[in-house]
Amino acid sequence: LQRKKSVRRRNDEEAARLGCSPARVMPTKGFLGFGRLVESVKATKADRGPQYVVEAIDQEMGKDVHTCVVPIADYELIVTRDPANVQAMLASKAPDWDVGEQRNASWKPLFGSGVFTSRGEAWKHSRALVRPQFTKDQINDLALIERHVQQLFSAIDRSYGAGEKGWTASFDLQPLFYNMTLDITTELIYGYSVHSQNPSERVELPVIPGYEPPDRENIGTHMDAGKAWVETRGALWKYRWLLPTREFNAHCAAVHKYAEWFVQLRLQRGDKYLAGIQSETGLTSPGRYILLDELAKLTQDPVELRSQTLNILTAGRDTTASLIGWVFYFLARHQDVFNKLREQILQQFGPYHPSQPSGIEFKELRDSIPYINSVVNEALRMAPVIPLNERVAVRDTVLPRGGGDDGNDPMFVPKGTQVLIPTYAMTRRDDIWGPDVSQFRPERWEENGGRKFGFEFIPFGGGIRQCLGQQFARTKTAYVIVRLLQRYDKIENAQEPADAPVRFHHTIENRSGSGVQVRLHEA
Ligand code: HEM
Repeated sequence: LQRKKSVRRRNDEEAARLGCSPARVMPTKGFLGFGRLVESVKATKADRGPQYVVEAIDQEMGKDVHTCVVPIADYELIVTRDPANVQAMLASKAPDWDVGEQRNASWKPLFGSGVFTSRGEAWKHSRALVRPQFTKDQINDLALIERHVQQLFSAIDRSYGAGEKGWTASFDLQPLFYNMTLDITTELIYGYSVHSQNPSERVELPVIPGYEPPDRENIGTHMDAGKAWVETRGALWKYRWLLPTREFNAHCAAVHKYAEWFVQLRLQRGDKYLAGIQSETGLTSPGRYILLDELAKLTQDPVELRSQTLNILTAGRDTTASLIGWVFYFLARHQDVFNKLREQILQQFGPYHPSQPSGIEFKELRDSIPYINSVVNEALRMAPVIPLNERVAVRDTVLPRGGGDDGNDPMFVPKGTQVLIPTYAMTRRDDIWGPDVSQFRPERWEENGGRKFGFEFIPFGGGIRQCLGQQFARTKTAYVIVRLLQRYDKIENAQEPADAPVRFHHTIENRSGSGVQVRLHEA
């Protein structure tokens, strides 16, 4: 108690010296102050974690409060939905901040130490290693994406077929998108797709003495289950030791073994890795890009190669599948947007021909139909794939706003304080987005000469740790939209009841908790 008092006194003095005013504090709740933690874990389990944050601030503090201190048991968090504070943490005062130790501690057992899960100098090293990979044009390999979109079409035809009058049966598109992005990302990273959409496409793999072949059948399941544990471990933060670890450890081991096998193959084959893949898969496109192969030109450390590729695998697969899922979730509920988008797509790229190559070029895809971007941005605004981010102060620092009775003064943040950045809550502020904030309306992105992104809209993060895969994710998403809308001319929301509230199922990324239930009509 004595120590706590003297720390508080010292912080108050420092705050006054720096011209800061005290921030508003959310009342404590529940037994020993654990109430908020329990409520937030419960809300996450009920698929309403992002909404809970908005409700807690609005109800406990008021709609005009955008930054406050939240006491939980024996520690305090700051929550801020103020873009000025977010800009300071991610960009202008970024050296004062880092990702929290709990992100590392919760995620590392599954993915290892990589660009996502490291801090300080280790992060700088990782970022310098992987960043150049994302500036290469080959990463936007549309031929690779097209092959897997064709597998998606086959999977839809096989299971839900074109039935009466060209309509498919009702089905959930979301798991099919997760399979598709798993197939695309494993091929892009390791050279061999797991072909979860069509296991008969799997090629026989070479034998590596001492290594079991990778479990292509179950890698997606291990990743999903491991991530659910990571999420709970993160939410419990320093109380995560309360959780049992056996099951989590088994998923981690399976995920590591999967990646290790490819790393071994690359290390043994050296610069003949690509040629080996080409002869085994029969895919011989010139200048083919495989992330593991490129990284292995820079480091031969097997643990580093395993961890960096797993970091990108998780970043690349699930986030993009979630985004594509949300786009179709909203299109199924907004036929007018679907029709407008489809008309522009047909004008630019023509109708779908199953026997002809798509003929779509990367630059044309990126630039020719701004409305695709508006639809994607609006889906990201309504349902941010990463609805909650965080940072920790690595030294005493100041946030520009949040102090004083009106929250307009600077506020002092002592070293070690964790700050939650609820990106969903920022895209729910009607003072920023207008009274129609809760409506899906892509046109808002085109009004007044086009809306510019600020720190109130950071679906891909911002500042020094901004997402490296943004362009790739947007390309993949746009491509899938174009191909599906070329092939299908109508979409119907098949969820029952049709107006059920949106559910945010949060396992690091945030997917629809009720899936994307649709019927599609073939053009
Ligand atoms: C819709 C898709 C995606 C979304 C919404 C998304 C979102 C994000 C966000 C919010 C961050 C910042 C995390 C932070 O501030 O701590 C981030 C970082 C990152 N993303 Fe993405 N991402 C997506 C797709 C991808 C893809 C496809 C890849 C790679 C293939 C990728 C690779 C990365 C990497 C490597 C980082 C770490 C950057 C760093 O810490 O230096 N992302 N992403």
